[in-house]
Amino acid sequence: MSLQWLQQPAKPVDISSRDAAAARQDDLTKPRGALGGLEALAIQLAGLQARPCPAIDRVHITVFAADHGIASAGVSAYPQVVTGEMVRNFASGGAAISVLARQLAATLDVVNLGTVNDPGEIAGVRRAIIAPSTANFLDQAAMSDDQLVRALDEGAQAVRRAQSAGSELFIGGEMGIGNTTAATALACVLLEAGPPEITGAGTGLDEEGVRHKAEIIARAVAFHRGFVADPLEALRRLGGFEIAALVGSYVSAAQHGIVVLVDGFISSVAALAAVAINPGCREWMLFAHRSAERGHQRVLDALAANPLLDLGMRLGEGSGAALAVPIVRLACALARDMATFSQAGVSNRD
Ligand SMILES: O=C(O)c1ccc[n+]([C@@H]2O[C@H](COP(=O)([O-])O)[C@@H](O)[C@H]2O)c1
Ligand SMILES: Cc1cc2nc[nH]c2cc1C
Repeated sequence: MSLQWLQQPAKPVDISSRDAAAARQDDLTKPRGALGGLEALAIQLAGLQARPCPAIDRVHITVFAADHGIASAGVSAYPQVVTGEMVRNFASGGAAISVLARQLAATLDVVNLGTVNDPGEIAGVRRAIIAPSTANFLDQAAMSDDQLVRALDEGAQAVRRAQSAGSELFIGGEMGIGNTTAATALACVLLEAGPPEITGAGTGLDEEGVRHKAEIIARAVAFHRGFVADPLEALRRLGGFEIAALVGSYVSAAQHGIVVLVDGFISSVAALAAVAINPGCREWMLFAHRSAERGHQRVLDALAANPLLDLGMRLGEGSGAALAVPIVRLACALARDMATFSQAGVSNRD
């Protein structure tokens, strides 16, 4: 396995379908631009799907779960055993994303990349254990080269499963106690930002907890400084297995022409890394929501992303992205089914 595939270009956008969709928006029975972001969404999707009237019928969700060595630094409000316990909950249908996937009639795929509290073989969970957790990146790299390659490849494999299921939209979800610390450390080096600026409460730290977490991140960033100019190396040193799998899935989805709906803070940091590695994949990303996690806005700004929802969510699992699917579907229905001025006999402006 090598990493050369990451550099393959993203599928190009179909400009004529995009232009046709934009012209159609101006011909529909509404004041020009009155559907705001829904118009931009339908136009972007038309270019990506190479058809003037796009549609999102089938949605595939993959939740990548993994544990983090940095959790031993006391950076989460919850114990590490929760990651493995939640893997079981995803499969048995009781997690938020399980409920949302059922409501959307989406296919839900769960990948266990390595949990300290290993739930073992479970029906409906892909067992792809890389290690029980990443290493504690305070004084060593989170992953070896080989572990990074395998995690990225798991993301690409998830996209292949989405493609086999005939999906038009891919949602990557994540679960991993401690992963906001990894994502924040990675964001700090990708954005050249200071930890206090973007460190947030994660699962619910108090003010003192957030201060401690920012200090831990600052120590880790200082240790790895000088080795993180390359985004892949930054991902290897400071990321997590599930974050790397998300990166692999985003790059692969863009290469295979599958639209991605990016979830919250951790997923957006993975998107930032994916774009740093392969800039062409930015075009294939839609952004679902603004998370309550402190650093999310900064990451969204760096991606020039304007998310669809702002509900104060901070759950992860792909849940915010799942919530945005009906909006994406409705934007497509409006573009397809609204009457034009001439069809409806409504007077257009000059
Ligand atoms: O998606 C988000 O914006 C988000 C924000 C805060 C926390 N989370 C979830 O909470 C877990 C990480 O929180 P923590 O405090 O353990 O780093 C992980 O399982 C994430 O899915 C997710
Ligand atoms: C219970 C629980 C569920 C989660 N889902 C994603 N992150 C999570 C963190 C916790 C603690």
